[in-house]
Amino acid sequence: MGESDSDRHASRLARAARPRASPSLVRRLTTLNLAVLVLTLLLTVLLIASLTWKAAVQRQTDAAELAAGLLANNLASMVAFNDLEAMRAELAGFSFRPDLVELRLLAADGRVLVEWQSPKLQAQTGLLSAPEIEIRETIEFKGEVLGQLQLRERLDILTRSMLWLSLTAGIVILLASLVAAAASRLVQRRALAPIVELGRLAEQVAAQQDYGLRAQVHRLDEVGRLAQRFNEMLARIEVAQEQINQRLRLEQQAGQQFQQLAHHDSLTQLPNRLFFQGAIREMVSRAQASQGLMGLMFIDLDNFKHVNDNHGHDAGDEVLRVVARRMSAVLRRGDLLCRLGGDEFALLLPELQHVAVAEQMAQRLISSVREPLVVGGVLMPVGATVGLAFFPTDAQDADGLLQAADAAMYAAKRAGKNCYRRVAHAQG
Ligand SMILES: Nc1nc2c(ncn2[C@@H]2O[C@H](COP(=O)(O)OP(=O)(O)OP(=O)(O)O)[C@@H](O)[C@H]2O)c(=O)[nH]1
Repeated sequence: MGESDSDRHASRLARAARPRASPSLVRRLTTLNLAVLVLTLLLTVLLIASLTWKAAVQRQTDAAELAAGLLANNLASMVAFNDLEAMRAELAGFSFRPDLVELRLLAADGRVLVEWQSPKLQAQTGLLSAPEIEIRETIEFKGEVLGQLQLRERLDILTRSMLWLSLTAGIVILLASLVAAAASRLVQRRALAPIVELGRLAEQVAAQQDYGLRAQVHRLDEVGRLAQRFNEMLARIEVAQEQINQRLRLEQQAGQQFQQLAHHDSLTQLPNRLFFQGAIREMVSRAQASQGLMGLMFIDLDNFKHVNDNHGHDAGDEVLRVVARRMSAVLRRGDLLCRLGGDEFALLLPELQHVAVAEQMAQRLISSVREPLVVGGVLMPVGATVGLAFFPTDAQDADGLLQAADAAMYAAKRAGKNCYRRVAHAQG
């Protein structure tokens, strides 16, 4: 349970570390700016429109009140004398007001004396029904209240004007937004160009691991300073990288030198016993894989102790060097001659066609060592005894092959030195 919780936590962290792809900075800023601009324009237009509407409605209400007051004044005497015809004529004469929809004259007891209705009272004004204002004016004659005048107006003209105004404002806002979008995109692209350039450079550095790249510093503003710091960081990484590379090169060289020292015999410049042990295993597995034949010669110099004892250690060293050169001269390409130590050598013979090839080589090698060898004007009486063994015919593995060649060499020594023997003849 606890483990699954920590797994979930780790995957949440991984998701947080891996940002999702999002639209470019230029597009995001342009969209944001445009949204702010459109919102501001809309709010401004809405504010102006509502204030204008309020003022216009107030103005029309004032005018209607004034007109109703005048009409009530004119009607007062007609109501006093109950002259219905004159009242109707007066009302009809007043119907010039364009938004007027109804005039009603009531007696003091609430009875309707006369009324006038505009034909557009029933007509619809469109999808939106226009708001109405209603004025009530008391009719008085010589201080006595005779009735009431009711006037109703529908704000058709004002509503239409406001609708036109809103439509025009909408079109202006749309056009302004389009122009602003294009301009803002242009400005932002120019303003953000150095950041975009810096981002591309960072991606290039990450992809190519090339810390020699540098950002261009156009201006010394915030972005310019960021580019400068970025360049300084790249320079420091470049220096550190170079130091690491140099250290690696030195370590590689030291390693190679160490390998050379560890695997080579400094006297004869031949590979040493350590190298031989790896090489014989490798060659045996290769022969095993290719089902081929390979051979091993175990070589021990004859009478070497005599050289050392009678002519000195230096003369012995020189004999070892000369013998190594002579034996190297009879090798085929791919053969490997190693000095195992003292006066012992081993020769690995990969990819043999036949054992006879190795036997001929053993004979040539013995003859080359047997050639007169003079050190310090003195003839050195050295020779070579060789033990021969083959894989897979004489042994199953590298150790077995080495033992077989060693045994063959001792058999050759017993047979009188300066000759070779094959393991099959070891007992004989
Ligand atoms: N000069 C010199 N002598 C060495 C070196 N390493 C070992 N020896 C000597 O080599 C000699 C090897 O002796 P052996 O192989 O037993 O003597 P050998 O006379 O060759 O005997 P056989 O093999 O029976 O002929 C010893 O005297 C060692 O001291 C070396 O690096 N330089």
